[in-house]
Amino acid sequence: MAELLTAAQMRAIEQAAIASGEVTGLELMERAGRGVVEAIFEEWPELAEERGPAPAPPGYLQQEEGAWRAVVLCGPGNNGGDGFVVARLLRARGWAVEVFLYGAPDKLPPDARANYERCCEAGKVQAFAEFEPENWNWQTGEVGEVDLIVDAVFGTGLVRPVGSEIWLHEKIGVLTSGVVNARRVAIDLPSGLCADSGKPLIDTQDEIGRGKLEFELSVSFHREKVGHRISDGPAFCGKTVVKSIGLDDLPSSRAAARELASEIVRLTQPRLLDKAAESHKYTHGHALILSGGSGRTGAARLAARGALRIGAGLVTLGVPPNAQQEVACQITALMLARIDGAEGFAAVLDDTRLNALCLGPGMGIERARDLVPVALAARCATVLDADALTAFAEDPAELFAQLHEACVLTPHGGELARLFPDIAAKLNAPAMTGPAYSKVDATREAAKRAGCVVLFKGADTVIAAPDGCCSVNSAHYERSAPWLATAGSGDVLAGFITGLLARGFAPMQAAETAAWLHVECALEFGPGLIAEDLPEQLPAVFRKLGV
Ligand SMILES: NC(=O)C1=CN([C@@H]2O[C@H](COP(=O)(O)OP(=O)(O)OC[C@H]3O[C@@H](n4cnc5c(N)ncnc54)[C@H](OP(=O)(O)O)[C@@H]3O)[C@@H](O)[C@H]2O)[C@@H](O)CC1
Ligand SMILES: Nc1ncnc2c1ncn2[C@@H]1O[C@H](COP(=O)(O)OP(=O)(O)O)[C@@H](O)[C@H]1O
Ligand SMILES: [K+]
Repeated sequence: MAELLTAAQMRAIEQAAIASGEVTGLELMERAGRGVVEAIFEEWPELAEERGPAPAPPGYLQQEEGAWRAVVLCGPGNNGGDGFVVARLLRARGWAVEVFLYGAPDKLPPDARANYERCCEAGKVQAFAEFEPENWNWQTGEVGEVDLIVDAVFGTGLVRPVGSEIWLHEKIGVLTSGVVNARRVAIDLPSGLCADSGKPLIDTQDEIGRGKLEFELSVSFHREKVGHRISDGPAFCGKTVVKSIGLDDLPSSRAAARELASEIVRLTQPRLLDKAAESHKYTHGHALILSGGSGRTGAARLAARGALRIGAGLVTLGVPPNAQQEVACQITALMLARIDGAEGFAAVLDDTRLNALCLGPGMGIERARDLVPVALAARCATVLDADALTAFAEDPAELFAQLHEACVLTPHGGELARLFPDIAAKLNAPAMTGPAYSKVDATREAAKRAGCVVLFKGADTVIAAPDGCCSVNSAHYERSAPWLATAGSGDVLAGFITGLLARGFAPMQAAETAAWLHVECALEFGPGLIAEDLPEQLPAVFRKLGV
């Protein structure tokens, strides 16, 4: 189970280990630095090749001929401490390393201070103010090319926006502006990225400045942080590698993690369920998906196809009279029921074999306002998406009063803002202090208020239950699936969830498994994907998973 930690959780786990005496902070820092060097060589094996040794201090990059060259930028906390370890280890391998410190050496915390001193033994550490890449003439080779830039300015301790006195993004931008072919690695997190929210905490919202803070590799410790997976985190981190610093081997840190267990966010894991050989179609439930009127039935048909492919025993489309013909000539394995107004719908729901409902895709606001209360009164497992959410924009409390714990809401950002305007306002406000309010915070708060599971869509889909249980279905890094951003893919997701609810999955499991499979289907198909393709990938995805 891949856990994602907040800065405070990581600190609690580390502190428990240090306080127990099972390990020292200095040992952890050494392992962290070693882990970074290891990850650098794994990512760029060419850098591990031997080159000529660096000259003795005060030799600088411009006097270097053969050695690999690195610039290490260290900050005033323990992230800087990791940077000093990396600088020392690279120097020991014959690298020419320029080290710059932001802050005063005598103010460094003890472990970072110890590593600053060790680093100074093998070469110079300069003040950050002297780090002026814009004045270096890279093109003429006066300074020489830099092979590697190591960002160790801020990690999980970032508490306020990075100020203009640092302009780290500008400086790194200059270093990486195409003249210099440097590889960029961030220790723990790119400096300026909030570990909890994945939002940039820099005192400029200027896109150019933000863009320059992008790294190719981020090396984190023990576990990924939530910010590596949500919001701008993945784009800034480039690729995230996690290195062990031995905390899993220590009873003290394992105990601390157990205490935090209920609060810890996970990467979404699917629950895979085999169809039992002796079952019949009703064993796998009967889903009812409500469609909109004539000319607007495509979204519900996509959802229905998704529900069927994911394994619901039966799927019925509930269509208004004016769309009956249109739908009838489009569907084969699906069934059709005429559902007009609230009364007719209530009568259909008397069939207790219907055990999962989906309302919203293409439904129309008016029809949704009529039929959602009927669906919710039936106390059946129900997915509310699209128009079924927007229909309550004027009075979200009216919807919340009717929701129950077998419901799943699947808003995208706009729909979330309509139902939870205060939550959206907090989420969308510029981040001014760390830890900043995150998509995880927003989804948990929404789920608590709604009293049911909320799946908040995006490349970083966050799924939360009212009890705080939460996971991130991250379509990033090796699971990046930008083709999912195609019209109708959300409708298919609603259908997937409905199908799993029909199969008897609990709401949280249904939402998590559906979201995970949704990305798998996109990955299976690849570029060129349209929403119709998604359900059709499920057989291949299931085959690969062995179900
Ligand atoms: N603990 C351990 O054993 C291990 C920790 N490890 C490493 O430590 C990192 C966490 O270290 P950390 O807690 O010292 O925080 P860090 O990110 O270095 O920054 C704190 C400093 O920055 C300052 N500061 C903050 N915001 C600022 C701003 N906007 N502008 C200017 N200054 C600002 C802040 O100042 P203050 O708020 O105190 O005034 C403080 O001085 C973690 O990411 C990992 O890399 C690993 O070695 C494994 C073992
Ligand atoms: N860049 C992306 N990477 C991965 N998944 C994405 C991306 N953008 C959107 N998605 C997913 O695509 C779906 C879009 O749903 P939605 O916004 O409701 O659109 P629609 O109404 O057109 O179906 C959601 O499941 C969302 O998580
Ligand atoms: K950093």
